[in-house]
Amino acid sequence: MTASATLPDTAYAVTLERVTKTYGPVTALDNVSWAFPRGSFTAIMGASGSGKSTFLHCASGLDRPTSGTVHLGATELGRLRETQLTRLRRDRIGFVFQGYNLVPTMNVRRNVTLPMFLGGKKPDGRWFDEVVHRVGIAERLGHRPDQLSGGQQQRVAVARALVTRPEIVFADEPTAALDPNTAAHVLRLLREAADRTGQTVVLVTHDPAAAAFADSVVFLSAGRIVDELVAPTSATVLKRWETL
Ligand SMILES: Nc1ncnc2c1ncn2[C@@H]1O[C@H](COP(=O)(O)OP(=O)(O)OP(=O)(O)O)[C@@H](O)[C@H]1O
Repeated sequence: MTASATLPDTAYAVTLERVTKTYGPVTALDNVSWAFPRGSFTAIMGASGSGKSTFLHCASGLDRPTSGTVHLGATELGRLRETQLTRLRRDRIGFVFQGYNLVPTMNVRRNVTLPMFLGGKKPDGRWFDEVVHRVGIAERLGHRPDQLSGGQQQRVAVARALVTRPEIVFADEPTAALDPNTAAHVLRLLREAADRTGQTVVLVTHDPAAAAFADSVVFLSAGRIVDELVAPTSATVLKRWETL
C-alpha cells in the first residue's frame, strides 16, 4: 500500500480539505479547508467550544476526521495505518498540549529527551542546553513532574516539543499557565522555530498578545473558519475578537 498521495503543491506543511468532525449529534468541525505554508506561524482563535482543539487534533493526526482529508506535506494521513501514523507523529511533529502529558516517573531531562530516544535519534547536546535554558528549566533537570509547578511542567512540555526540531509544532495553549515573562520566552522560541529553521507552528490561544507573535490569526466559530487576520497585533486581534 502506498502511504502518500502527491498534492500539486507541497509548499504547505499541513493541508486540510473539507474536514468535518462530528461527535454524535455535535459537529465540532464543519467542512473546514485550510493550508499552512511551510515556515509559517499561525494562531487559531475562537470561543470555547468553537472547535480549536478538534482542529488541532485532526490536523496533527491525533484524531481522524469524519470526512475530508488532511495532508502533512504530500502524505495523506487518512491512508496511513495506526502504526504508520504513530511513527509520522513521532518523527515529524512536536506537540504541546493541555495537560502536559509528562511521564510522572521520569525526571525532566528524560521527559525532554524521550521523543528522541523513541525515535532513535541522538540528542543534540547544545540545542538541548539552549532549549532548557530558554524555557527556564535548566535548574530542574533532575526533578520529577510532581515536584514542579504547573507552569514549570508546561515549560518542560514546550522543551520536549522543540528539542527534536520537528517539521511542525502544534501547541494548544502552551502559555496559559505561564507568567508573562516566561510566556514571552516560549512564544519567541516558537517564533524563531519558524524564522530560523523553517518549522511550521500552529498555536491555539485565547490570548491576543500570544496571537500577535504569529504571521496570521485564523478565527473559528461553531466549527467553521470565519476570518483570517494577517500581521496581527494585540489590538487588531482584540478588535476582531470583540466582533466575532
Ligand atoms: N470527545 C468528544 N466527545 C464529544 N464531544 C466533543 C468531544 N470533543 C469535543 N467535543 C465537542 O466539540 C465541540 C468543539 O470542542 P473543542 O474542544 O474542539 O473546542 P475548543 O474551541 O477547543 O474549546 P476550549 O477553548 O473550551 O478548549 C464542543 O461542542 C465539544 O463539546
